[in-house]
Amino acid sequence: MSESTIQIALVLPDLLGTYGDFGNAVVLEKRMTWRGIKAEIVPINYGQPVPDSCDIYVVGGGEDTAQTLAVKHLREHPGLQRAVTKNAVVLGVCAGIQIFGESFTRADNITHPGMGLIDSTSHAGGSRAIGEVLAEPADGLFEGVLTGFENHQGRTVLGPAARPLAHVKVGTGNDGSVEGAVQGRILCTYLHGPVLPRNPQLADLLIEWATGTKLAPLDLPAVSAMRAERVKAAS
Ligand SMILES: NC(=O)CC[C@H](N)C(=O)O
Repeated sequence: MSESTIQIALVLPDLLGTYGDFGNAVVLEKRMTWRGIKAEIVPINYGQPVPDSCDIYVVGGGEDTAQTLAVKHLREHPGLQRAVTKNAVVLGVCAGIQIFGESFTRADNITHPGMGLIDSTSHAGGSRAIGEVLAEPADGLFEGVLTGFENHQGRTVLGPAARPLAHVKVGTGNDGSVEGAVQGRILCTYLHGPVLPRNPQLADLLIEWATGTKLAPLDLPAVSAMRAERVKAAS
């Protein structure tokens, strides 16, 4: 591959891939390829070093034990943290938002250090948040309602350096009020589905950050129909 190929690191899919979140990497790769932008997915499995040279890093959801193993590995091999200092684009989903923060306290009441990438802490809520979510974009960050599926016990509190991705209309998100986080070029959400097939506007935002290019819209009727169906199901 040439140097101009956008590399999408699929981070620990063997630990953080329970909910099909690898689909986020596939969507990024496809939406770039369809527009003539060269892109490739670089899977990084548990036990492998984490490169700091990729353009986009995609981290998915997982159970408490898996995410604890994952954060230990990512702290021992801090390639993603180095990449952030070089302006890499990062998507973190569910366990992702929790391990990117300063710390997370699991349902067993044990607190683990996070990666310190975003100004947040997470703790276990009294109940699991499960179901469809609808949220309105915060600060006009992207177009169109955010749709997805959540399944998590953790709740996340943002500090002043992180801002919400969206405002919850249906479901729980971080805390029943706001959903996700944005800090620099790190974008986090609690939403599966996976989130990028459901929300192509979010995929294009990440691609625009990574390429520095304003993208022309891609009209995919099957995606619009799926979004409409999911939004209706949640309403
Ligand atoms: N879906 C997930 O990634 C779950 C994250 C975390 N283990 C929780 O339950 O809160």
